[in-house]
Amino acid sequence: MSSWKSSRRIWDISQVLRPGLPVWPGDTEFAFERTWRMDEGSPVNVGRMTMSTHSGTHADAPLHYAEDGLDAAGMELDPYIGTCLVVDARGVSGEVDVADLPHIESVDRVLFRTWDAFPHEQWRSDWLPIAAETVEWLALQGVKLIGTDAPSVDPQESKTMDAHHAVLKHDMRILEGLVLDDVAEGRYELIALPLKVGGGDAGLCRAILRELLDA
Ligand SMILES: N[C@@H](CC(=O)c1ccccc1NC=O)C(=O)O
Ligand SMILES: [Zn+2]
Ligand SMILES: [Zn+2]
Repeated sequence: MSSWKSSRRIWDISQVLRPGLPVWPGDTEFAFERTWRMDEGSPVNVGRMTMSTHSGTHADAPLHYAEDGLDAAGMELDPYIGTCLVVDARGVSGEVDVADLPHIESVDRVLFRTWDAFPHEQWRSDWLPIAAETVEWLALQGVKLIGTDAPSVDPQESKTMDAHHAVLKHDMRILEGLVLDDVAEGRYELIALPLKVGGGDAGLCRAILRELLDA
């Protein structure tokens, strides 16, 4: 007997893309509309979406922060699949510093939970950024992907994008806008494949965590 229910628990850590989705101030609003409708005699329903490349849960491509960086279609997928450590950074103030990190060993990917409750309904500018030194330190430990439930690893008002540039220096990858409300600190399998957008500076993701058998 086959069943769609996996024996390992899955956490869907993606935002729902829908009209009204909070977006970076000034960026393109998410819009969805039906272009063909069954209730108007079409044999099928078909929709159209307009959105920023940084809508909801997404992976930044290096092209976002480097003029000659890889685009979303050119990125290798390895960083986006594999074991990760979810770090509960609630209670940290200012920015996530090295001193705020738990023991990191044999970890390829680190995801930071910073919100008590993810702000699904409004844009909040007061997120907890990741210090560039923390990115550097994680890179030296072998970490190749950093994720956050915030809209950016840098502060909203940053013009220097220090954390993004530390990521660039070490050829790491970034996930942003994860929803980690229901996820306890610990190790999981991450699967978050960015859409293959040619020339894209980011790729929208359906991101999930899966229970590890040996967690
Ligand atoms: N830093 C954000 C995105 C970002 O910077 C941004 C996204 C949309 C519109 C404008 C942005 N930055 C503008 O100054 C990110 O890391 O993806
Ligand atoms: Zn982004
Ligand atoms: Zn970013």
